[in-house]
Amino acid sequence: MAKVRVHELAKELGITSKKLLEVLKESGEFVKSASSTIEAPVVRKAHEYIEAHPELIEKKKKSAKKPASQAKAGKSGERAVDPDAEKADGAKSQSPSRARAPEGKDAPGDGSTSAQASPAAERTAPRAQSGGAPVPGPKPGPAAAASSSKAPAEKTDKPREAAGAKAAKPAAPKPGAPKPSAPKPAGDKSKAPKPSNPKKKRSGGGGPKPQAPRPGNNPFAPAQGMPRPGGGGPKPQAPRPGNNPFAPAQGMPRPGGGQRQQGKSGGRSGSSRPRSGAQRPNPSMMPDRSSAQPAGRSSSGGNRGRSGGPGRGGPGGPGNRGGGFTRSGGKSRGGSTAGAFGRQGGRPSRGRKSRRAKREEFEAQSSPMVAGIEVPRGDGSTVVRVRAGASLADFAERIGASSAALIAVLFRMGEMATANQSLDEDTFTLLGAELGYDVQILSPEDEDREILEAFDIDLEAEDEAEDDKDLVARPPVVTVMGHVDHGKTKLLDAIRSTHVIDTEHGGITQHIGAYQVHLDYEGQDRAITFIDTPGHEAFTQMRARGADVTDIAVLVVAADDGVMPQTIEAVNHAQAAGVKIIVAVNKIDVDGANPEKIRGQLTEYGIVTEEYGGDTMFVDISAKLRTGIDDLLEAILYTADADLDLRANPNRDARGVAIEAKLDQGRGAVVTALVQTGTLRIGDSLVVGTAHGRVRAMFDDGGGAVEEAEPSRPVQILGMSTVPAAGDSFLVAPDDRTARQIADKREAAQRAATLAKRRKRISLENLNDALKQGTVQTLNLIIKGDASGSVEALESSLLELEVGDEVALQIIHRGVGAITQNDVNLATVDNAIIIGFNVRPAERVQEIADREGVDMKFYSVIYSAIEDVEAALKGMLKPIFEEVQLAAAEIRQVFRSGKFGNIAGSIVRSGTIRRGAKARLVRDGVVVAPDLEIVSLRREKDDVTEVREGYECGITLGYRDIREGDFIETFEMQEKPRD
Ligand SMILES: Nc1nc2c(ncn2[C@@H]2O[C@H](COP(=O)(O)OP(=O)(O)OP(=O)(O)O)[C@@H](O)[C@H]2O)c(=O)[nH]1
Repeated sequence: MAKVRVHELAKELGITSKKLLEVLKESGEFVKSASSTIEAPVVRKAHEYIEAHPELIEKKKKSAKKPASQAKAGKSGERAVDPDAEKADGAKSQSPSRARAPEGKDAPGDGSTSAQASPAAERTAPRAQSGGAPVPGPKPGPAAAASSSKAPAEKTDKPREAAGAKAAKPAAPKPGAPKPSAPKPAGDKSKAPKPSNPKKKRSGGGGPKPQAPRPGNNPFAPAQGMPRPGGGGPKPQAPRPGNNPFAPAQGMPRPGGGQRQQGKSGGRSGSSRPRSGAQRPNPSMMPDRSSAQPAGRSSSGGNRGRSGGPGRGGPGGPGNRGGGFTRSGGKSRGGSTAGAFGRQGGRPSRGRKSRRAKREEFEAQSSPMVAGIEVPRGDGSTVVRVRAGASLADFAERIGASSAALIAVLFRMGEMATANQSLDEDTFTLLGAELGYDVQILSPEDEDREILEAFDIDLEAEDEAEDDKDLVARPPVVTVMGHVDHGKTKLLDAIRSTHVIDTEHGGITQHIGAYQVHLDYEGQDRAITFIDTPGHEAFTQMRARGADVTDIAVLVVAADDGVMPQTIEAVNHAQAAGVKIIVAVNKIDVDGANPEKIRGQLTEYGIVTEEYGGDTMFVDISAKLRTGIDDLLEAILYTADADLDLRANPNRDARGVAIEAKLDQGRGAVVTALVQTGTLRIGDSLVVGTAHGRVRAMFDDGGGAVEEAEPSRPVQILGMSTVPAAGDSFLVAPDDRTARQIADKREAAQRAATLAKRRKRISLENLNDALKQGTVQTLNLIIKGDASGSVEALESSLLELEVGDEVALQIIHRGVGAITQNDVNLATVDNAIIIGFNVRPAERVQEIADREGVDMKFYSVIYSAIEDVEAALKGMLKPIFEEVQLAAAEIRQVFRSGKFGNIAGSIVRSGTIRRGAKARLVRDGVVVAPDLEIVSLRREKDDVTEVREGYECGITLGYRDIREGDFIETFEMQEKPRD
């Protein structure tokens, strides 16, 4: 309604469309054709122009009647207008629109068209009746537009009268927006009962009225557009000049559209125009649209719907208006303008808004609404990388969502999680799939890289930026591998004893995990670093931690034994790591040794000796007799020089790997570090895995103090805060604070990863939940017992359990003896529960199980074990009484006493032993007496009630078969609330 087509206005004015087009062009408006729409200000301008050119008025007068008479039903108002105009205007040829106003007053007498008589009624009526009046339907658009266009005309009329054409523009008084409009209608034509008209107009926009505080709320109200603009619009938007469509600069150019569009965004607006244009040519669409809009704001609504449609789809129908406008433009821009000024003002601004708004709305549309909160969605291939054990909050941060929204999404998916709870990979994957993200869990290396990047440390970039001329040769690092008993240890000893300068510091050689030997090679003093832990287990363990420290692998094969399984494993590991292999054919001193056979056998595995045309050096040695050792060392140096480029820059901060680490009483954490690049110095701020500190002192394997450690140099370091793990990499940080922060971050990451693992593990207590969730179909058990008979009995009893079809019970491993780390590893991999029958975990195994989240259950009665497993399977587990270990004491000596029986002279290793506590006797990891009691407890000669860790004491258990080395464990049963 805000817009009028040129030909319609022409009719209204009583001139030809062509003329009007010319007129418009003359006044600086670029209008394409007679069917183009023009905005209210332009209409107003046209009116003014025509008034200023009476010669046109004549024509108009003639034709004015026609249009009036031709006016269609919906325009009946116009018809009434014209006559009125004629009468009222008399000399002055008022535009029909203007005439209408008076008409309104006069018209009452019109009778038949009383409702239409007033312009307000004209606007309201068609709208209100839009449903009923068939014809008005299509017309309301133009008609209403015309009417609204008249509105400005009305205003301009007054200015016109007062000051001529230009006054119309000032009428827009941007600043006093509210006033300008008020005075005008009131002042100007107060003569006429216009006051009522405006009111009607407003009442026409009755809907919006309640929303008065927000003039921009009802962009569809045609009445709102013009009448309010003067009033409502400026109010809220006074500070924004762009809000005033009447401002000459904005008002005119905008409506013309062409100017702005052509100038600024011709392409865009051009494209938007055609769109609306495309609809316009199809009049049949107009009624539809209007009829679809009950409020009678059909046309504008229709337009809005068109342009705003996509964006509003999401929020939903009723929210359309509000959604469309409040969200995209409500606050800052066009939206409010559009609302305030209706179509005229709104149009162009809508065009402006649509760029951003459309995008926002589109994004909003693709956002699932969860619990009223939007969650940004990915396109299905958007990759989001999170670290292992990341929390929902971390993920939310990555995708720019709120944690609460993600909790809601997860909840809908049937998963409960808190914002800071670590989630496992599966949960992230599911959540990602739901939201359109490809969630990738960072590998530990990537994660560490990210942590370091946060401190501006990029190791790869540093290495790449290394200048060739800064690199100097470094000694090769060698690992000795081979089959059991083929002589690895013997060889390492032989090399060390023959080449380590152990007298240099007068110290005693000690095992620190690596050592360096020196030899004279081709006239030069050359060093070779040996990793002191033989076997490929250590090698692979280090590799698993990302520490590829080895340059050359010495493969020891006993000449009297030949290639064995672990020989092949070692070959595979070395080859997988891309490490150069040198074969040491050992034990050539033994009768029947056949070195040639080894050469032949190894060819099958791609290890071909140089003698056969291959590239692998074979050296025959006897570690026992220490023969061939020098040849082997020379072979190592030869290979290093010929095949490897072993260089590093010693003039930079040190980086390397922790080969070994331990806690030394008195010295604290002792770390054997192998420097890979740079030079490590005393006083350096160091971070090793999750440990940090300042290098307080350094020693070599001979016990001598070291001030500086260059590349390939293994040294023992003192000064770290905690004990890192073997294979952890180390680096020198710029300062202590950074070192500590890196260590803290790594620790947090590790903790989160551990928690995530735990969350995933199954325990008997949460088995039922897991079954319900379908995350487990098979209950995997590992049974360890004190005797094969009890293990078999328990296994067969458990397998006889009726568990129904929901779950299968599988004993994945059973064995006799203490629960070992291997058992825990297996349970970790296969998500199994460990059942210990009269056995306890070996040293540190409980700790590992806790860390890995592996559930271990201990029983001394087969029936209890069966009952628990059955109850778990049936989801009937009652609140559990969990056994909690209180203390452990090692029996150092057994005293025979006729009076007290056998007294265990013990030292308390952990906890506090209390008299009367329940106890069990453990021998070599096996419970030999499960149900005992601390009958008496003595310190020296005194009876005491408790003895703490580290103290010696005498314990009687009322059990005779106690031996040195046995452990007395005290425990109690504590009720554990069910999760
Ligand atoms: N005759 C002879 N015996 C050797 C030689 N090298 C090692 N042995 C013996 O072989 C046995 C095993 O030697 P180790 O050095 O312990 O072998 P290993 O490969 O380290 O063994 P694991 O540590 O069990 O893997 C010892 O009894 C050594 O004395 C050798 O060159 N000649």
